[in-house]
Amino acid sequence: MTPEAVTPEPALLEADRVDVVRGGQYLLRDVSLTVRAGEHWAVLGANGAGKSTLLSLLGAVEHPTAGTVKVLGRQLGRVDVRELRAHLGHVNPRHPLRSPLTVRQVVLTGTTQTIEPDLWHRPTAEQLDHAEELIHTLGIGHRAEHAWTTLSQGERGRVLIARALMPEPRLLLLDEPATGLDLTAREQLLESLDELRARYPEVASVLVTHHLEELPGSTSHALLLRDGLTTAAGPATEVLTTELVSACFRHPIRITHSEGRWSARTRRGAE
Ligand SMILES: Nc1ncnc2c1ncn2[C@@H]1O[C@H](COP(=O)(O)OP(=O)(O)OP(=O)(O)O)[C@@H](O)[C@H]1O
Repeated sequence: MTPEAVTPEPALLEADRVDVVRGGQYLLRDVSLTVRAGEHWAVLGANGAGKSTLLSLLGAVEHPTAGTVKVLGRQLGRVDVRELRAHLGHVNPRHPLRSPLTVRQVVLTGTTQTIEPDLWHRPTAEQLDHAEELIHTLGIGHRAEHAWTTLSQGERGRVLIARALMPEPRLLLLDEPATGLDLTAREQLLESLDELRARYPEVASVLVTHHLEELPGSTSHALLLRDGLTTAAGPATEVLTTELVSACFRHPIRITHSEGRWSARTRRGAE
């Protein structure tokens, strides 16, 4: 080994030449993706491109029709997926909670991975401290005693990220976390994600979105999907380009990257 050789970070997710076929239709075809510790991937594509299908494989919710998926080193199909899911932070913006639990209580349900509090489980002092730390990191300390039912959508999004981080997952999966947020709420959410990534540098994440404006500045890599196929994948600055994003969305788009953030608009005269 040469002195300059650097050992790569361990792969937390490895999808290798994955197909997903449902109802005789390819939802994903020959998709490969490796996510290492500290990497923050964005998965982008138009409606129906297969983004949520890919995230459900990575979250051990669905199995591939062909190819292999290894999550935290364990291959789907050969492992108890419930046990595996306990080590993943999966943020579902459609969290089905209806009861007026407080923010703190909702965050603590992350330890048991239940929607309602598990009455048989008393949180330990460490878990209570960890919940406080996450609540503050996500900027919702002033809402800790407020009921879930009274929170805005943006506040709920941040509560769900704190909840997902309770079991100290090495991998955070985020499905369109900024959808439906107003400008301030979106910016606060993205800022929280940047802070979180700085605070827990060993955690990796995969974030699905349609919109480049919804990418945190800490996004390190991107994968572009079109009709279930990967059109580009790699470091964000190489993939989120005018040419590659236009090809992915089949639309002449101009991409700008300024102060660490991306934006997209139609290229005038090129339609
Ligand atoms: N169980 C299923 N059987 C057949 N087709 C399905 C099934 N689930 C999803 N699809 C189709 O697969 C395609 C990919 O769906 P998916 O939800 O992964 O796309 P997406 O990129 O997340 O879309 P969106 O941006 O609209 O959320 C869509 O055309 C969808 O209608």
